[in-house]
Amino acid sequence: MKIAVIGTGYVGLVSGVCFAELGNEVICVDKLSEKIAMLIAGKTPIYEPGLQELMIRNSNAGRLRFTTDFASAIRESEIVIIAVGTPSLPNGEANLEFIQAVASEIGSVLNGYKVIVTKSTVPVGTNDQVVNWIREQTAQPFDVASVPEFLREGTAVRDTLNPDRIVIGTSSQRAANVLYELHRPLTDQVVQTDIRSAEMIKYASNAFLATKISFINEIANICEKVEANVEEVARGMGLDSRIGSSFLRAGIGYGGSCFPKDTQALIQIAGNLSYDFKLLKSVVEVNKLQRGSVLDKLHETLGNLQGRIIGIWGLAFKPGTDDVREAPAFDIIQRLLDEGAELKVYDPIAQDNFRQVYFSDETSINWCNDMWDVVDNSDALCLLTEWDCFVKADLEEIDLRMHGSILIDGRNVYRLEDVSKTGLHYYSVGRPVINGQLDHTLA
Ligand SMILES: NC(=O)C1=CN([C@@H]2O[C@H](COP(=O)(O)OP(=O)(O)OC[C@H]3O[C@@H](n4cnc5c(N)ncnc54)[C@H](O)[C@@H]3O)[C@@H](O)[C@H]2O)C=CC1
Ligand SMILES: O=C(O)[C@H]1O[C@H](OP(=O)(O)OP(=O)(O)OC[C@H]2O[C@@H](n3ccc(=O)[nH]c3=O)[C@H](O)[C@@H]2O)[C@H](O)[C@@H](O)[C@@H]1O
Repeated sequence: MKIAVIGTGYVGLVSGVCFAELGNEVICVDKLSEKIAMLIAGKTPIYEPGLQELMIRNSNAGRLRFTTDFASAIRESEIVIIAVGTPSLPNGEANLEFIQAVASEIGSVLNGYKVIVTKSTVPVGTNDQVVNWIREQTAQPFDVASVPEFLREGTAVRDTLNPDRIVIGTSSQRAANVLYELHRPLTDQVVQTDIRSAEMIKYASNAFLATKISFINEIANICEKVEANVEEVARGMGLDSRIGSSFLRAGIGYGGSCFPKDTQALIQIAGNLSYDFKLLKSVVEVNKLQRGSVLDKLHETLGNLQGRIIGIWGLAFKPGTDDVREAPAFDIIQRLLDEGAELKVYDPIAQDNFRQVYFSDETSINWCNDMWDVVDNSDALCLLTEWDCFVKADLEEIDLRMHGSILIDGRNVYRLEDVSKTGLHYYSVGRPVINGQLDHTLA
């Protein structure tokens, strides 16, 4: 099949590459000429494991091309996939300006029947508007379908090639048939439904996953007070097939380009219809507070943080990505700076992005070139992203090289029995403290 993908971000580029891998003829379009130049040169603008190799293989096979020439790409394709961003507006609603611009542009160049697929995450009812925005520009025939994307950054290629399900929302059986055909090699698990339900499935899925995370984080906070171990609790809960074991990892809260944005958007969608989504509001609130748990532990152990040297391992919102959108590390670092702490930080992949996006003018952060430079002479070390290099770090070496002995593990990566063999004072999330104690009377 001939496919045009509009937008070469985390979703568009991965989808384009994977559809080419399945044997389709794919042309990826972006309005940023530097991005397209880079892609033509065989370099991915984002870090995503396995993507670059797959991209080069399919480009060399002639199945994958990149262009800024929107009109030609649309005209030569049977399927057009919209994968541009839908970031939050200041009030939390999704900003649809990029979707609208693309829809109008598609309308202005349409040259015969095509299936227009919205993969971007959009509020319920948006695809009806997409139809209108296209229709305003053309009398050519077309159908619109909502096919939301469920990939995770860091495992995007694997998720795209092995999806749990594909959701096809459309009122046109002709479009549905084309899209069944396109996704047939990926899975038999296809949910065909109306457009609005498809749009809602995406928000409901992200909101539910975010709810699981905030739920287990609150359980973890209670575990700390009653001296239970949240990992044991999650293991015991997860074996119940009605609950499931995934997304029950306690930590410093969720970040990234989607859960924070999509939970806010769903609260807003409901609010616009006079529905107060109380549960989801609490999920968001709990997530915000959870980022403070690292600071609470630093205060309890070190007191005033003025002049203290705090080491930070990990800046990305999760391992396996260079994406720093809504990374918990930002809030934590900002608060540490406000309190006068001296910071040494390191991330194996996301450091340049993080620095550029959040702290390009900040002179008081020591951006280390090596994870062990962070440890040397620190009063406390905080692990914020569970990159493999940190997970595999030698605990004895941490203990030896630090000035202090406080290790705050925001992702519960170290085994308690391993830590207890060292002199480290170890604080994780919802698990027993090793060689120290927390004062639970403190707020
Ligand atoms: N990042 C993720 O893991 C996932 C994202 N989504 C959703 O997919 C959508 C895209 O997300 P990302 O890929 O992260 O966004 P992104 O911001 O990484 O990429 C969007 C791309 O679209 C391009 N673009 C914008 N307007 C354009 C136009 N008129 N013509 C051509 N290109 C244009 C931008 O230059 C950019 O390269 C969002 O709605 C997001 O919520 C859904 C599932 C997963
Ligand atoms: O709509 C989207 O963009 C995507 O959002 C998430 O994917 P992503 O944000 O890439 O990564 P996740 O693995 O879901 O992690 C999100 C955040 O939750 C945190 N998390 C995840 C799982 C967990 O058990 N605990 C936890 O704190 C991670 O550290 C991370 O900060 C969803 O998992 C995808 O299905 C969805 O397509």
